Order: sequence, then structure tokens, then C-alpha cells
Amino acid sequence: MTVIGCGYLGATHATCMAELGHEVLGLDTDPEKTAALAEGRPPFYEPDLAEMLDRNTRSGRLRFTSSYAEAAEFGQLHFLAVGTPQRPDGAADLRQLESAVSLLAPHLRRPCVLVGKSTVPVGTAALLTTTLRGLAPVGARASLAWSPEFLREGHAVEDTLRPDRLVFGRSDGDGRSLAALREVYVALITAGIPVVETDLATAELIKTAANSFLATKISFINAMAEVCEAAGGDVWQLAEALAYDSRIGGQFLRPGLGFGGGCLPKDIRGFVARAHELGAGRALGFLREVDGVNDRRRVRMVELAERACGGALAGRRIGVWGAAFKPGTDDIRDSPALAVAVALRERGADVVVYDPRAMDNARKAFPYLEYADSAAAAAGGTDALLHLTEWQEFGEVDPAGLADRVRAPRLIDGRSGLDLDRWRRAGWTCDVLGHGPVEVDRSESRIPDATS
Ligand SMILES: NC(=O)c1ccc[n+]([C@@H]2O[C@H](COP(=O)([O-])OP(=O)(O)OC[C@H]3O[C@@H](n4cnc5c(N)ncnc54)[C@H](O)[C@@H]3O)[C@@H](O)[C@H]2O)c1
Ligand SMILES: O=c1ccn([C@@H]2O[C@H](COP(=O)(O)OP(=O)(O)O[C@H]3O[C@H](CO)[C@@H](O)[C@H](O)[C@H]3O)[C@@H](O)[C@H]2O)c(=O)[nH]1
Repeated sequence: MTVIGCGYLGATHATCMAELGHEVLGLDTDPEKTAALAEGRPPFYEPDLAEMLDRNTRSGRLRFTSSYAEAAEFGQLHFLAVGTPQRPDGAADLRQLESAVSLLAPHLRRPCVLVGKSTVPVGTAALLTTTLRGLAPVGARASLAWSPEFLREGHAVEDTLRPDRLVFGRSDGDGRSLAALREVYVALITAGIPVVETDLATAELIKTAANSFLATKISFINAMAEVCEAAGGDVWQLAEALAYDSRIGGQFLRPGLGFGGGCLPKDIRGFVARAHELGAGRALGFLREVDGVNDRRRVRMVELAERACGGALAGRRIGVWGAAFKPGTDDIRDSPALAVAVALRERGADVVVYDPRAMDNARKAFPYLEYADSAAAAAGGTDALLHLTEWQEFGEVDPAGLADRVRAPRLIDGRSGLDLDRWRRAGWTCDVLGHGPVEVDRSESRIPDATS
């Protein structure tokens, strides 16, 4: 099989497929990426991936190329894992997918199945089927299926090898695609992973619906945080009490700085845009509010920093702990932490950032921010310290040792994971996003995605 597009999703998928015993050829148009992968080095940080990649490249089961002719010759199953980033108008940009199918199709010589794994607006598989039919030689008998991916960065390997479910979407009467997918995933299916076999449109929709639900859950609890701030309630206790209700559950109910990353923000916007095209825009109106609540978390964080600095940020030094959009990854796409860091800088603060894994990516994207090489160094000499990505390392820092190094021992916690009683005992003033009085109407304010 081949895996076309070897980014966060594709490199992990290719490696895990090889781990399951398949012969895999990964293809990417970025030669630096394929060169690193071929040497067994992932071009990004993902726990457990490096060792598995190294093992499978050394065994020869996993290889990489940038040649579509080679890929067409190699496999009868071609997974499509290229990017579907957000367009300026909010819709999904499908050019990488269109290009991948257009480049592969003319080389196909024997019956094969293309399987989309990228996250797409409903109707994309039908469009790509037309492209495929137009460009593939008749004898190739190429068909297209859609099997969306649900892995989380930071848990990508375990999520690929032990997913909650598999979704196989295929066009009417295309038993060949289903048989091929069942064969590829036989080990997982035998282990009891549920499979939903459906049509192409439903498969595409399942993915965007899942991400929309997750985003909605996060924004729901962050909306409760806004109300708690106004009413003097404690959103953490509220979340805990909701989580005991097994119908609600505790996952994706952590209040704080909200969601970022290369998936949830763009996927809810792409879903809204597509629903409008289909004349079903009203059905997804609530997702705009989900997005709006999420934006306001970033605005609120900046306000808390401003207040902690006596009302003005100009000339103040602010330490930012975290650059990745969440712990466990070096991915900074639409990172809430960096959006806040950039907004503080724009308001005149000197901002110094530290992240255990995402420093290189952050430096490349925001060379004008200052970077420190440790959590303690980022805190040094600051007027306020912001905890914005909940890496375990930050929870292990001794606040007493840090208090002497800062200009003022003020912490603002935008995430969970710090023992704030300990920080307070060490002399720190601690504000928590989600507590404290609301002072201004933020309905019109917005901090745009700093990484777009
Ligand atoms: N990152 C995740 O955790 C995750 C999880 C589930 C689904 N997804 C979805 O998977 C898709 C890929 O996401 P990602 O995070 O891996 O993106 P990414 O940007 O990290 O990877 C995309 C890769 O495709 C390559 N590429 C672009 N055009 C190409 C072409 N024509 N031929 C071959 N390679 C090409 C790029 O060089 C890049 O390496 C998106 O649709 C995303 O929404 C991502
Ligand atoms: O209770 C929570 C849970 C998460 N987050 C934030 O939400 C964002 C997304 O987190 P997560 O969903 O764990 O990360 P992703 O790797 O982006 O994974 C999502 O996006 C992928 C790409 O579509 C899907 O495959 C996954 O199923 C889906 O969880 C991050 O910024 C988190 O900090 C919260 O603020 N509160």
C-alpha cells in the first residue's frame, strides 16, 4: 500500500500500517520530509513514533519516495493523507487532494482503491471520483473510498493501532473497496474494534461531526467559565460535578484557554462553510458561537495579564509557558498560547516564551518573540508568568525557587496542571482563567489565529 502525504497524519499512518505487517511506501512532495523519514527520523515530535519508524524503515517494510509513478506501480491501495487547510473564507482548501489524485491517476495501470483519510467537506469524495475517472486509464479500474481518521496528536500511535472505531465509506455497490479495507485492518477488526460501513457522504460527515461535537463540548464548559466569572462560581468544580454524570462524561470538559491545533478550529469553520453551500447553514449556526466562545478565551487571557500588570502592558516583561497547541506535540498550528503571546507583544509587552518541544516551530513562525531555553529562564525577571500549555514539566517546577528570580511573583493559569496552593504558599499571586470578575464587554473583541 502507499500513503500519500506524510505529515502528522500520513507519517504516523504509514508507520503504523508497516507495524501491522504491511509493505508500505510513503509519498510526500516535500523532499526534506521524505529524506528524514527514510532515515527513520520523524520530521515532527510524536510520542512512540520515532522508535517504530526506525524499526520499520530498517526492516525495509517501510520506504519513502516522491515519485507518483513509483507509488502507482507499488500499491493496490493508496491512502490519501495530504492536508486540507483552511482557506481565507473559512472553507477547506482541497488543492492538495486534487493535486494528489491528479498526479497519481495517470500512472495507474491495474485495479486499485484510493482511500481518503484527510478531513474533508461532504461531497469531496464524489468530486475526486470524477477527477479519478477522468484521468485514470480505463484498465486501471480505480475506485475511491473514504475512511476518515480520528487520531489525536500526542496519542497518534495508540489511536491508530487501537482506534475507538473504524469508518469505511464507499460508493454504491463498491464491494471491492470494502473487502480491501477489511483486509488491511483485519488485525484491528479481529481485536474487536467496531466498524461502521457506510456511504461516502456519511463517512465524510462522521468526521466533521465528531470534531464539531468535541469543539462544542470545550466551548460549552468555557461558556460556563464566563458565567462563573460573572456570578462568582467555580467552573472547575462545576465541570467536576457535570463529569460525574455518565451521560455527560468528563472528557473534553476542561475549561481554560480553549481549543487550537490544525484540526478543530479549521474543521468547524469548514463544516459551517459547506453547510451554507448546501443550504443548511442554519443547522450549524451554533458552531459560529462555539468559535466565538473559543476566541474570547484568548482575549480574556490578555486582559488578565494586563490587569496583573497594573492596567498597561507596555514595557512589561511577560513569561509564557507553552507554545504548542497542547502538550505532547510540537505542532503550533492555531496555538492558543502563541496567539496570546503575539497579542501581548502587539500591546507593547516584552514576551519570552518557553516550550519543551515546540521551540523550533515557534521560532520559525514568530522570530520577533523572545525565547528562553528553560521554564525557569522564561520566568526570570518577569512582571507576570502565564501558564498556557499544560506540559507536565511545568507542574514539576518549584515555585519557591522561582519567586526570587521574577520582578513580581504573579502567575496566571490558563490551563490545569499546576498545584496553585503550593504556588500561593511560595508567595505567588495566582489568577485563574475562569475565575474572577468580568470587567468589560468583550463581545466585539477578537484575537485572530496567530499562526494563520
Ligand atoms: N494531524 C492530525 O492529528 C490529524 C488527525 C486526523 C485527521 N487529520 C487530517 O489529515 C489531513 C492531513 O493533516 P496533517 O496534520 O497530517 O497535515 P500536514 O500538513 O502535517 O501534512 C500534509 C502533508 O502532505 C504533503 N503534501 C501536500 N501536497 C501533496 C501532494 N500533492 N502529494 C503528496 N504530498 C503532499 C505535505 O508536504 C505534508 O507533508 C488533514 O485533512 C487533517 O485535517 C489530521
Ligand atoms: O477538555 C479539553 C480538551 C481539549 N482542549 C483543547 O482542544 C484542542 C484539541 O485537542 P485534541 O482534540 O486533544 O487534539 P487534536 O490532536 O487536535 O485532535 C482532534 O483533532 C483531530 C484531527 O481531526 C481528530 O482526529 C481528533 O479526534 C480530535 O480530538 C487543544 O488545544 C486542547 O488544549 C481543551 O481546551 N479542553
